[in-house]
Amino acid sequence: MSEKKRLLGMTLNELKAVAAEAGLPGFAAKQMADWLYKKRVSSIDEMTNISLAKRNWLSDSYEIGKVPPVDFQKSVDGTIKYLYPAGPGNFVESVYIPTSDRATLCVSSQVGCKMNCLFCMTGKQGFTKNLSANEILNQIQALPENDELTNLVFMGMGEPLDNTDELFKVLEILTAPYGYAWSPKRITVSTIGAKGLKRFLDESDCHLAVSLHSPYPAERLSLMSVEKAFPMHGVLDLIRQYDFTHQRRVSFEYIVFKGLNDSVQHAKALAGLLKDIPCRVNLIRFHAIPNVPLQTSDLSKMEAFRDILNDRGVTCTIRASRGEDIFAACGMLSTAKKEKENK
Ligand SMILES: C[S@@+](CC[C@H](N)C(=O)[O-])C[C@H]1O[C@@H](n2cnc3c(N)ncnc32)[C@H](O)[C@@H]1O
Ligand code: SF4
Repeated sequence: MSEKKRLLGMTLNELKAVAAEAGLPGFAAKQMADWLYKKRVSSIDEMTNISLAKRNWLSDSYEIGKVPPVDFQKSVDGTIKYLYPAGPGNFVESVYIPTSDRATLCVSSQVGCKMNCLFCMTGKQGFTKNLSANEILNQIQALPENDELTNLVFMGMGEPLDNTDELFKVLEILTAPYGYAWSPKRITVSTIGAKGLKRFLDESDCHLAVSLHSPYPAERLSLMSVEKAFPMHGVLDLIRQYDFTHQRRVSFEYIVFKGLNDSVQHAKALAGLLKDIPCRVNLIRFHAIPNVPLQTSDLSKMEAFRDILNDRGVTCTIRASRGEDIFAACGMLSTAKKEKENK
């Protein structure tokens, strides 16, 4: 394992510090950012507008830090799940989802997760570590389909707003003119409502998705222990303080569990809860995980649930399931890989 520091994932300010350390003029930081984020080079040698002597100096202590995926699974529908290394013995998953009009990457933010939601395979892994900005951005930059990407969702492994410092560096690099220069409208951060939510609402223009899964606090608590520390009513009150009537959007994720949260009463309560927030609700099929006795709801129940919300003025859609044959649940591939490595 290399001890060198990684340039990929550094913000312009961090690159300025590297340039100063190397005795390079300030504008060299911008040149490095160009090589990293526009030309997306794989080695410092390719940064040809930096002198050979300085490139050699840089190469002694730094590397680009672009690491290809170590494994992948391809679905019959074109969805590809990639497995990336994330430090010794650790792996994270990214899912590439091409459709007719866009190509979305679902990105991980942590190895494991502290939140331990009952239904989530990543939660079952426990928490190992926050991904660095390098390890988050690497999933995007080392993606074989990097050139095709139109959208990003932080809906892979981990809770992004429990890793806000590294997340924010990545969001800056993706949206800043010196970086990918993407519109924040192409990026959605999904959260269960962790401590970084206020900072995200204040400092970012990216879209927000909130994993709700029940309109009732006690029931939500039985699925998601975060309800204790960050109750959903507090999360919704915070969201109501921000403007989602223009470019920025908020959506709510709702996994529909058979016989648990799929009743008419639940649909009406959810519509009541969200009626004053301009939002969309995405109904998600549950992907079964080992040793959890929950089941996904029937399609007819989900359609009835959706119609109740739409009739009450809350836009609701059933999320198209992609990569069903390989998806199982996010966290499965990395868990299997980790178990294999440990043997
Ligand atoms: C893996 S989480 C990552 C982002 C963030 N931690 C969150 O929970 O919103 C992304 C989405 O996947 C959902 N999810 C987790 N386990 C699932 C499963 N087994 N089946 C379907 N969706 C699942 C979560 O509820 C969440 O809406
Ligand atoms: S659903 Fe999200 S917050 Fe909950 S355990 Fe999984 S990754 Fe963590």
